[in-house]
Amino acid sequence: MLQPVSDAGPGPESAGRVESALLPLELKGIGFRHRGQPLLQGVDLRIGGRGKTIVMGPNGAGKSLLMRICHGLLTPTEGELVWRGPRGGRAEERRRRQAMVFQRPVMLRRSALANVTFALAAQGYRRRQRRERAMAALTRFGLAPLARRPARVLSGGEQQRLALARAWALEPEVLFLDEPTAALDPAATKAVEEAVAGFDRRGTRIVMTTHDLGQARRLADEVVFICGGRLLERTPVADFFERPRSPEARAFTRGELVW
Ligand SMILES: Nc1ncnc2c1ncn2[C@@H]1O[C@H](COP(=O)(O)OP(=O)(O)OP(=O)(O)O)[C@@H](O)[C@H]1O
Repeated sequence: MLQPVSDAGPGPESAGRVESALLPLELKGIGFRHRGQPLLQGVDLRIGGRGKTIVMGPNGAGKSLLMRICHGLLTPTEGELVWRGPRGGRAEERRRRQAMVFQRPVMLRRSALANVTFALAAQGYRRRQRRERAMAALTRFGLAPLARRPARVLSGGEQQRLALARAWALEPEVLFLDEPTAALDPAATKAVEEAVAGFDRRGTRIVMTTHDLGQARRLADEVVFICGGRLLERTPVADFFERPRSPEARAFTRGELVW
């Protein structure tokens, strides 16, 4: 369970983010080809301000590709991706101020605590600060009793909470989550959803993929719908479910679109 503590985080930046350093993020004509095959094409998208964007679409639509391109893990083969905020031009700042949570958490062969302090060390935090910050984040996510346990022996749900705690400690301006609850049971899913809401309250911009329509309704402010490598619509969440514009999104929300 998440701890009923303030979402005001451990650091001075945390009482609601006032200024963006990186945002807005602008994608212009983004495409990704593999062996000549277009897997993403002509994606134009501007992500600014606050809120939670949920990226939806059928299997193989290109959602994960888009998330990895946004996070900087993959270089697009076409188009331009620009962080337009005042510090968005610096690679070091782009690396430091955004985080990503994957469907299967990526954990180092170290304790839960060391997984968080390692990430903080990589971002230049001093040893003393690291421990305090890491313990505060583990406590926030109900993981303090497991701090010394090897991260890789934690259950799937615990590892996902640890991935979120690690991101929480870093206080990212933007958090990308790629199907973070796909492998989790309902209780662990609820914990992740509460965590996402907590990040949002703290001012972190959320961009997340999910296949769970109920989860999208609960969490999204807006939906970006991708199908066949193209961005077909971007709609406030209520409109997406009540009045999807594209025939593909209509079929998808009815559970009829397989790919
Ligand atoms: N690095 C890569 N190189 C080449 N092809 C890739 C790469 N990553 C993904 N693909 C291919 O791109 C297509 C889109 O994959 P992606 O993982 O983005 O889909 P998705 O919308 O996230 O699907 P799912 O809902 O099934 O997770 C797939 O056909 C996949 O095989």
